Amino acid sequence: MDFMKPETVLNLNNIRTSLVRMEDTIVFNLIERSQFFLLPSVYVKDKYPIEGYSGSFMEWILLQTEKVHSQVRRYEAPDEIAFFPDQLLKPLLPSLKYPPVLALYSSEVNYNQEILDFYVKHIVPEVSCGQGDQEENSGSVSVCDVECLQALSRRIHFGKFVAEAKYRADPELYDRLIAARDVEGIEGSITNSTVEAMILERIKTKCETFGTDPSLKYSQKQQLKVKPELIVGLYRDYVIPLTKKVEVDYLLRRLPDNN
Ligand SMILES: C=C(O[C@@H]1C=C(C(=O)O)C=C[C@H]1O)C(=O)O
Repeated sequence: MDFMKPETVLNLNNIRTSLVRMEDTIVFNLIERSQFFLLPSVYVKDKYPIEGYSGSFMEWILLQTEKVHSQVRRYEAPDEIAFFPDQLLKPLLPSLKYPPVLALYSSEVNYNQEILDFYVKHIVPEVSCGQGDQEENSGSVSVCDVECLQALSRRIHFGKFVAEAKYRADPELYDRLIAARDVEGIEGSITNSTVEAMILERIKTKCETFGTDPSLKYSQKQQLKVKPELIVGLYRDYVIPLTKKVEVDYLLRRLPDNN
C-alpha cells in the first residue's frame, strides 16, 4: 500500500487486499509461537528485575523494540501505532511527509492495551504447544510475541482506513448516524458479513496450507503446526470484533469539519 497516494490508500478494495496480506503475517507468526510452551514467566510483572523498569519481561522487549523502530520513523507511518507511544525516540532518519488521509485524531484511537491483554490472556494459552516455563526460551518467546503483537495491532488499527473509506463513500449517512450517536447504526453500516465469512474460510485454508510440510508425501499423515479452528476462532472472536471497534470509535468522532 503506497501511503503517499491518498486515492490508493482510501480505495476499499486496496484496503481489503492489504488485510488479506496481513493474514499471512499473522498466521505465520502464530505458527512460530506455537513451537514454544506457554512460558508464563515472561508475562509476570517484575519477574525479571530490570533497573528503572517495572513490568513484564515480554513488555520490556516490546518497549525496547518500539524505541529502536521509532528511530527509523516506523511510527510516523499512518498504519503503525505504538504500544508505548509516550516512550518513543526521535527518528534518526528524515521525516517523510505522508499526505493527510486519516482524521487528525486518528492516533488517539489506540486499542493496543486491549490487544496486549487478549493476546496474553487468550491467544498465547491457546497457541502455545503446552504448559511449561523453559527459561532458556524466554528470549525467543518474547521476540516472537512482539512480532505477533505488532502484526495484530497493524491489522486491527487498519480499521481506521476502512472507516475513512466508508465515511467518504457516504458522508451524509455517517454524518446523520454520528450526530445521533447511533452506535448500533454505525456498527450495522460498517459490518459486511459476507467479507467476514470469506476471511474466516480463507484463514482456515491458510492454516492448513502454511501448517503443513509440502515436502512430505500426501500419504504421510501430517500433524498441522497449528489448529486451524483455533486461529479462525481468534479472528472471529477477537481480531474482527476489535477491528470493528476501531472503525466505530474512529467514526464516532468523524464530523465533517474534523478531517
Ligand atoms: C474491514 C471491514 O469492515 C468490517 C470488519 C471486517 C474485518 O475486521 O475483517 C470485515 C468486514 C466488515 O464487517 C471491511 O468492510 O472490509
